[in-house]
Amino acid sequence: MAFFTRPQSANAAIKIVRPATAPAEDEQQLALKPSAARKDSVQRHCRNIMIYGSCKFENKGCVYYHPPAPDAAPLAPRAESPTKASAPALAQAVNAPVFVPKLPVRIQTSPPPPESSYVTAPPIHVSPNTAQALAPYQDEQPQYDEYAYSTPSVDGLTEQMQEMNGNFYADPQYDAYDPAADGHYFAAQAPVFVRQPLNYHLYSSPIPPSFSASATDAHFVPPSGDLRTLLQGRSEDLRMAPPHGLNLPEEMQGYHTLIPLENIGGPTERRKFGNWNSNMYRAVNSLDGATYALRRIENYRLNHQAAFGAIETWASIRHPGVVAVHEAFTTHAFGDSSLVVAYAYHPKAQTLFDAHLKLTPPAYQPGARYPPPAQMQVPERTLWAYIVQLAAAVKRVHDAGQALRMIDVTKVLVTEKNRLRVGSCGIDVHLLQQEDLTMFGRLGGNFQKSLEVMGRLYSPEVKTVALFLVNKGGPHKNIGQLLEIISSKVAAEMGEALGAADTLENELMGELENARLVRLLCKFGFINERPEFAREPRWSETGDRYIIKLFRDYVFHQIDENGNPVLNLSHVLTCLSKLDAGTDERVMLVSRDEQSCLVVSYKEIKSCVESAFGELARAATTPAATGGYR
Ligand SMILES: Nc1ncnc2c1ncn2[C@@H]1O[C@H](COP(=O)(O)OP(=O)(O)OP(=O)(O)O)[C@@H](O)[C@H]1O
Repeated sequence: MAFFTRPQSANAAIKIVRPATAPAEDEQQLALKPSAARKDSVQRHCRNIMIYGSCKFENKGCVYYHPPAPDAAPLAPRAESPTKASAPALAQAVNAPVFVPKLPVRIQTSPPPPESSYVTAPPIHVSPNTAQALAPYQDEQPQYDEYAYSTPSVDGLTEQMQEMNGNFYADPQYDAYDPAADGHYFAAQAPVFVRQPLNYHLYSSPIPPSFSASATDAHFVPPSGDLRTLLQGRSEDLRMAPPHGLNLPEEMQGYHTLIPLENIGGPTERRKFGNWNSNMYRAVNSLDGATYALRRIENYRLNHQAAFGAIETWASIRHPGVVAVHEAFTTHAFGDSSLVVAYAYHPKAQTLFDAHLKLTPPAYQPGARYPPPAQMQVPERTLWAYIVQLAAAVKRVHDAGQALRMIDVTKVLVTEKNRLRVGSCGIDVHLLQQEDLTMFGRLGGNFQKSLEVMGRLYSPEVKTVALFLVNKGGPHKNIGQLLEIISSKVAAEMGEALGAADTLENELMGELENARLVRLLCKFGFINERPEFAREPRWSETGDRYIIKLFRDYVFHQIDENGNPVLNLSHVLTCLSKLDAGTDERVMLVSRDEQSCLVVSYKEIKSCVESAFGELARAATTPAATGGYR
C-alpha cells in the first residue's frame, strides 16, 4: 500500500489524472482528461461493474449505468497494474467513480531525487506491488519534477465528491483561497500565501527551556519528569480497586467503593479523634463521580443540628491551605450510628507526622548493628513555606468566623511538594480561635525540646515566630500580627507560587493536544468497523465513511518497502492534529487494492468525520452521551 502526501493551499478533493503532456496520447489517454470525463457524466458506468464484473446492487437501487452483459467491456484484472496494455479498460473506467493512480510519483526504491523547495512531505515508501504497478509511469517522471498535479476544477471536484457520495459541508468561517477571485492571480505562479485563519491550536510552542523552570527542581513543582511520575502515581491512587474481604458497606448515602486510608487491623490501632474512634476512607460519590475522603466518627451521639450547622459554614470555605469540606451525614451502614464528613480527596497525601516526624528505621544491612531510627530534618526553606501557608489558612478561617482546631501533625496534610492543607476541619468548633495560634506554635510536639532544636537548626526568625505563637499575648493577639512578622517570607512564598503557576502552565501547554486527539480517536472508534453495518458495505465503502476508512489506513496502517508495519507515532500525531484543525493541506488516500486513489484535504476529511459522527449521534438513543464528544 502506498501513500503520498503533498501540502497544497487549495481546498478540495481532486481526481488523479494522467498528465496531459505525455507524448503520443492515444484516444484512451485523451479520455482520461477531466473535460472528457465530464462530458460523459450524465450516465456513469457502475464502478462495481468495472472492478468486479457485476454489481449486486444493480436491481437494488444502484443509480449508475449497468451495460447489458454481451456488450460489457472486458475487465482489467484487479491485481493487474495499470499498464498501457490495459488502457482500453481504463478508458472506460474514467466514467466510473474510481480514481486511477496515474501520477508521476517518486518511488523510493533508489536514492530519492532532490526535493523541490516547497515539497515538505517526508520520503514516501511504496510497497513493491505498487512500485510495479506504477513502473510504466516512472519514465514520464522527469517531465513532472514539481509534482504536476492537474489544476482542480470546481466541477470536477463536485463530481468527484458526488461520486464518493460525499457530504462535505462548507464552513463559512474557513474559506479556501480562491485564485479566480483574486484579480492579481497568475496561473503560472504558485500562491505565496494561505488565506485561512491561523491554527493556533494546531501545535503548542512551549516556553524555551532557558526561560522556564520545567527542567529544574522548583520550590513547589518538581522537575518535569518527576512531576509526571508523581501525577501518574496520584492517578493510580485514584483508580485503585478495593481489596476483597474488607467487610465495608457497599453503598452509603451515594458513596461506594470504600477503601480504608489507614490500617484498621487490631483494636490497638484504633484511631482517636477527640474522644471518638475515627477512621478515614476513600470513596467515590455516584452523583458526581468524584473521589472523596470520608472521616467516620463511630457512635457519634452529639446533637446533630449543631454538628451540621458548623459543616454548612465549613463547606463554604475554600482555601488552598484547607482541605475542602463537602458534606456531612449520619449513617447506620457500619452497624452503629456514625457521623461521616466528606472531604476533598488528595491522592497520595501524607500527614505532616508521616512526612517529617515519623522515625524511619534505617535500611537493613546484613550483620550491621542498628543505629537509632533517624528523623528527617525539615529544611528551613520548607519550614517557612509551611508557616506562611498555615498562617494564610488560619487567616482565611478566622476571617470566616471559624476556628481551625485541627492544627495537629496528624491532621495537617502534605499534599504536593512543599504544600500543606489543614484537614479534618468542621467537626467541632467549640474552642476559641486563640487556641489555633497556640496549636500552630506547638505543631512540633514537645515545645521546650522543639525550641532547643530550632535554636540549633534554624535562623532566629523561626524561634521568634514560635515564641509569638505560644506566648499568651492577650485577647488582641491575632493572625494578622503573625503575618506582619513574617511579611518578607510571605512575599517570597508568593513569588514561588507564581513561578509554580508558570511552570505548571508550561507543562500544560505540552499536554494541550491530548484531549483533542483523544476526542478525535473516540470518534474514529465510534465510526469505524461498526458491527451492525458489517453486512452493509455502503456504510463503510461509500461516501464519508469510505474516506474516513482510507484515511485511517493512511494514518495507522502504513507499511515500509518490505511490507513491514510502520509504527511512526509522530506521523499519527501530526495527521490527527491536522485533521482536528481541518487544515487545507491535502493528502492522497489509496484504496486497499491500490487501484484507486483520492486527493483530499484534511478539512474535507474533518467534515466527513463530523458528518459520519453526526449521523450516528442522531441515531443514538442517549443524546447526553453524544454531546460531550463534539
Ligand atoms: N483529605 C484527604 N485526602 C487524602 N488522604 C487523606 C485525607 N485526609 C486524611 N488522609 C489520609 O488518611 C490517613 C489517615 O488520616 P488520619 O487523619 O486518621 O491520620 P492518622 O495519622 O491516622 O491520625 P489519627 O491517629 O488521629 O487517626 C492518613 O494517611 C492521611 O494521609
